[in-house]
Amino acid sequence: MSSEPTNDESTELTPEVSRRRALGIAGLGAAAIGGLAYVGREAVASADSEKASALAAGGLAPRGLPIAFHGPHQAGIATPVQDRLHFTTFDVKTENRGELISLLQAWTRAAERMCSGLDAVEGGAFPRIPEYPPGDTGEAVGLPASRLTLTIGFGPTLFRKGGKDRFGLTGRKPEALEDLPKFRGDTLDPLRSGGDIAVQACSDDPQVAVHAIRNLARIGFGTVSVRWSQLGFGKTSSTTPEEQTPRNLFGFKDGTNNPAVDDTATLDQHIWVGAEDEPEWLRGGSYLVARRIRMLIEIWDRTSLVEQERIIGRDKAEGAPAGLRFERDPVDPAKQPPDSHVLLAMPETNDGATILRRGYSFVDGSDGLGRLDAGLFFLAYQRDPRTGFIPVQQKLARADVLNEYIRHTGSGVYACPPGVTGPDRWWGDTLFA
Ligand SMILES: C=CC1=C(C)c2cc3[nH]c(cc4nc(cc5[nH]c(cc1n2)c(C)c5CCC(=O)O)C(CCC(=O)O)=C4C)c(C)c3C=C
Ligand SMILES: [Fe+2]
Repeated sequence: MSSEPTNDESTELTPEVSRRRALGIAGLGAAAIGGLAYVGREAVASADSEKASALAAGGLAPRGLPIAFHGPHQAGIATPVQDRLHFTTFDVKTENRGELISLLQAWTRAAERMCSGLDAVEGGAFPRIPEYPPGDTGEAVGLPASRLTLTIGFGPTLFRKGGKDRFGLTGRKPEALEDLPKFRGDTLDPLRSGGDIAVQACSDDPQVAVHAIRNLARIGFGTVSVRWSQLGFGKTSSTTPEEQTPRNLFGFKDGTNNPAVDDTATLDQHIWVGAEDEPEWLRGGSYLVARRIRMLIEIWDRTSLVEQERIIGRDKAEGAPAGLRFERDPVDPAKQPPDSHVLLAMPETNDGATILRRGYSFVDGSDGLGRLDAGLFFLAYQRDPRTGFIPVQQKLARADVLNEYIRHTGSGVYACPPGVTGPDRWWGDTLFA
């Protein structure tokens, strides 16, 4: 294993840790130097560590600095939520298991590099032989790592598609990894659903997130093709309660009652696939549910403030639960309107079902009918979707008044393997072992 810190440590960001991490980056860069572009990105990353140290001293997760790629769990789940998202799913085009494995290995090496603020591959954007196409597309040259995380997940169709065992993986499919049931009111677009492999790229710089996905797609050319993709801005959930809670496009604070990165007891009980869970290859991993949810903001904007607050179950200014004063006051079910979103979704009314939300707002232009195609790209991690997202959404789909203002238009479920623990390991190696 490398001497880099793992992403398990990345939540405790002291100036000392920041310095250690900066040294780790410098070491990796020096070993990999083969083109000018490395020097450029590396230098920016190191300079940024100064700024990061100052921020860390103030107790905030440093921006610009890398979030460690290696660790027992993948980064991008229980790590601080960045500002921007580029989520993409891929369909695997090859039928050859060896080619799929080679791709996952190449992707892992590229992901390690990009999350450290380096180009995707050695040789980078400016290869020594200019007659060759560059190995990196170049748009992130000069940009710091910007807390880039890349998180991979495998969809049910990777294991079996059209009754066919494609890569000898059918017997390895987790029982919990089934297509989500159709929920009441679903208006899903098949072109925005499913996918054999999903990659969630999060970063504080949209260009860094887009660069990462683009370069993975480029490396995968001929082996995988992009199925669907979603850009997101403005995180709608936080995993760091010491930071200001972000607001969604309905104007409400979102993510108040989300598990925090340092709440290891909750994460172990509800988010990570546990040491006794099956299948063994997924232990330390998690399940991701993605839902593209259109928000009918024009209708919402004509709804009174009182009604908006009644629907959510929290007040809009402070974010306090109904009948209470402060955002962090524990929700009192007795004071909640009987059909409020919060009352219907909270663990206490769902047999303890707890999910880690990591969603983003989106505006994908307009719909041709004078309305913005805007919404919330809902991402939620959990130990098992059968006891996490599915029962909560079944209840919300039946009773949530919020349904008058939202439409679910895209969907996917993915098994996210454990983290890559060192430079000799790769994304999904436990699945193919
Ligand atoms: C099935 C899970 C959920 C979906 C889908 C969902 C969509 C959705 N939510 C909001 C806005 C808010 N949600 C809030 C809380 C909240 N939501 C869920 C689950 C889903 N939301 C949970 C588990 C919780 C936490 C409940 C609790 O424990 O108190 C809030 C309140 C602030 C907060 O705690 O995060 C808001 C606001 C929208 C707009 C939306 C679809 C577009
Ligand atoms: Fe919600």
